[in-house]
Amino acid sequence: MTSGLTLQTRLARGAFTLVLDLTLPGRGLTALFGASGSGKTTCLRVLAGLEPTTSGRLSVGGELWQDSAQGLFVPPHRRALGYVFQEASLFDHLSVQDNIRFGYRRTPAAQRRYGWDHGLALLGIGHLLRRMPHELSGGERQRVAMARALAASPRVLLMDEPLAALDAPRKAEILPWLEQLHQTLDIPVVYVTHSVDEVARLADHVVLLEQGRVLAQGPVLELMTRADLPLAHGDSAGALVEALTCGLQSDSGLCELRFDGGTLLLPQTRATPLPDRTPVRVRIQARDVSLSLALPQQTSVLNCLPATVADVSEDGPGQVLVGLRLGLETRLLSRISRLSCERLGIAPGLPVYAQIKGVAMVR
Ligand SMILES: Nc1ncnc2c1ncn2[C@@H]1O[C@H](COP(=O)(O)OP(=O)(O)OP(=O)(O)O)[C@@H](O)[C@H]1O
Repeated sequence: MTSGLTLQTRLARGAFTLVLDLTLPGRGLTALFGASGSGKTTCLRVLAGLEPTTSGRLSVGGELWQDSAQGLFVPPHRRALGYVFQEASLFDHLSVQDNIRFGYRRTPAAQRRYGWDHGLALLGIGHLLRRMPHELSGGERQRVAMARALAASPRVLLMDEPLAALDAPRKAEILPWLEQLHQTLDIPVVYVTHSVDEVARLADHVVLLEQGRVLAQGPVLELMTRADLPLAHGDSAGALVEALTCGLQSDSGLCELRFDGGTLLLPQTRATPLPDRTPVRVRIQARDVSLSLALPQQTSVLNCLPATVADVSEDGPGQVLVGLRLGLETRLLSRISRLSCERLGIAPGLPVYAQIKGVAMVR
């Protein structure tokens, strides 16, 4: 039995059948990603024990919650889990503090792994304790709902599109807290989303669902650039690169990042520069990468890196998606016109230069 989460299950509901075989790491955020109706919420409901007709086996943090072969089914109220919904469902008549303490009190003392206040600093809500729910913004309500879920010492945290009901400024406000939360917790976080931006920023692991089936599961860096999967297509497609900071070029205001495929320069956007050798994740969108057969000499593009073409696939009318390999492990995507692809003779194995027009630090 692993310390992570394993689920093998089958559920039939009219014309819809969900068949899952998942192995999720014991910590970090797993994004459940897929089109509307692919079964994401149903998967969370299965984990929470809200679909009692499912057959299969579920183990979380070394505890068996379901095993049809033995007739075992732990009911929802006895599963140590936190569930955060799209709309924060706080008790309106209780203060923030009492809402959070509610989560703590409903957990038997022997199962408590954290104090009731464990989530306060992680979510930056210590100053809100005396407020009533109607005195909170949408983003603050969601952070309180997360702190209440954590106060119950869950073995797994389930989140169903927790940002979907928030406007862009509220989303931007809550994202850094979410990032810090799942990087600190020693439990799996299963996070349903439709947003490639949220996957790029938050996910460590991804499960792609399609019509109730697992299309693919694995580390986010790998799945983002697989041309056979939906994450690599569409306007937001792109690669994620994990790099280390290595100093600020103070005269140019640029920050240098090193990764196994070379060095990237990007404008210093933070008020305080990150210390040297800080791990960061950057996103390079396919539409921001163009290709050249020779090292461009006179160009305003700062980042031109040698690469090898790995694969070429169709990507909509008149366009192709080129998969590139840089260094040993890094993969980038470039979206170019089919005409340019033919003119340059782009084919697997060809050495090229990737001109990268946009690099965004996402974490
Ligand atoms: N209570 C229900 N009774 C019958 N069918 C349902 C019920 N809830 C969902 N379904 C069906 O089950 C399938 C999976 O739904 P689910 O809500 O899990 O998808 P989803 O990927 O979370 O979708 P969305 O992104 O739109 O929330 C869909 O075909 C849906 O119509």
